[in-house]
Amino acid sequence: MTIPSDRVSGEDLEVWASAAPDGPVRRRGPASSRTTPPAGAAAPAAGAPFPRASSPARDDYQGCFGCGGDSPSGLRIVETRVDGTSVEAEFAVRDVHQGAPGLAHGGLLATAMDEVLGSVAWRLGGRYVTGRLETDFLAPVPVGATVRLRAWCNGVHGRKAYVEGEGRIGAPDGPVAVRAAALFVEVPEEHFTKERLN
Ligand SMILES: CCCCCCCCCCCCCCCC(=O)SCCNC(=O)CCNC(=O)[C@H](O)C(C)(C)COP(=O)(O)OP(=O)(O)OC[C@H]1O[C@@H](n2cnc3c(N)ncnc32)[C@H](O)[C@@H]1OP(=O)(O)O
Repeated sequence: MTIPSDRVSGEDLEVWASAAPDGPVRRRGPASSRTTPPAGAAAPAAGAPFPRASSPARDDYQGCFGCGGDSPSGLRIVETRVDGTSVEAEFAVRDVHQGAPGLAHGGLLATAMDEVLGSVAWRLGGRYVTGRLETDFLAPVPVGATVRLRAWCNGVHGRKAYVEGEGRIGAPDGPVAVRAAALFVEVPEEHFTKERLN
């Protein structure tokens, strides 16, 4: 049987050069040009610390669905390690995060990736929002599992930051369940106030 050309087969997994702490990672299909740093983008210096040391999670603001404690169904992502150029974090998949019975909803896994990639963007020093988020779902994640997240920056070009990451099941070297690449765009402070309806 011939596999239709629009379907992704195992052979389509290809190594994609990136600044991942462990070197190039395998992605399903080519990275989108919109989340790949252009030629001339500033590459993060290996081993250099993030420009901003503080965490985006703030004691006086717990409303974030990803990392805050106020939302009963929030992901409550906790950062576990920041090594200067990458961020590691984790959260437990609970019943309220289900899509199919017993399995995490894919949209919430994408939210988790947005959060940890956003934390890397935050540490670059400016105020960044997600402009584009691409997600590959590679394995189902059962309720009760801990998802280990890791993210890093592949480059910065003007207002645009190119960030990538992955989520593994159970352990830092567990099976990869989700991968994401995103474009974050730097915005002025007014971005966070002008659109409020109340
Ligand atoms: C007071 C402070 C509190 C801070 C507290 C922070 C806490 C930190 C927590 C971190 C953890 C949470 C992480 C969650 C992070 C979110 O989830 S943020 C929420 C979701 N995102 C949004 O709401 C963004 C909504 N979109 C927008 O506001 C606007 O479309 C944008 C993205 C700011 C861009 O608009 P703009 O400023 O007018 O800029 P624009 O010229 O259109 O684009 C700039 C460049 O980006 C490119 N671009 C823009 N969008 C795209 C796209 N989708 N695809 C490709 N290229 C694009 C453009 O082509 C352009 O490229 P160049 O021409 O410069 O080469």
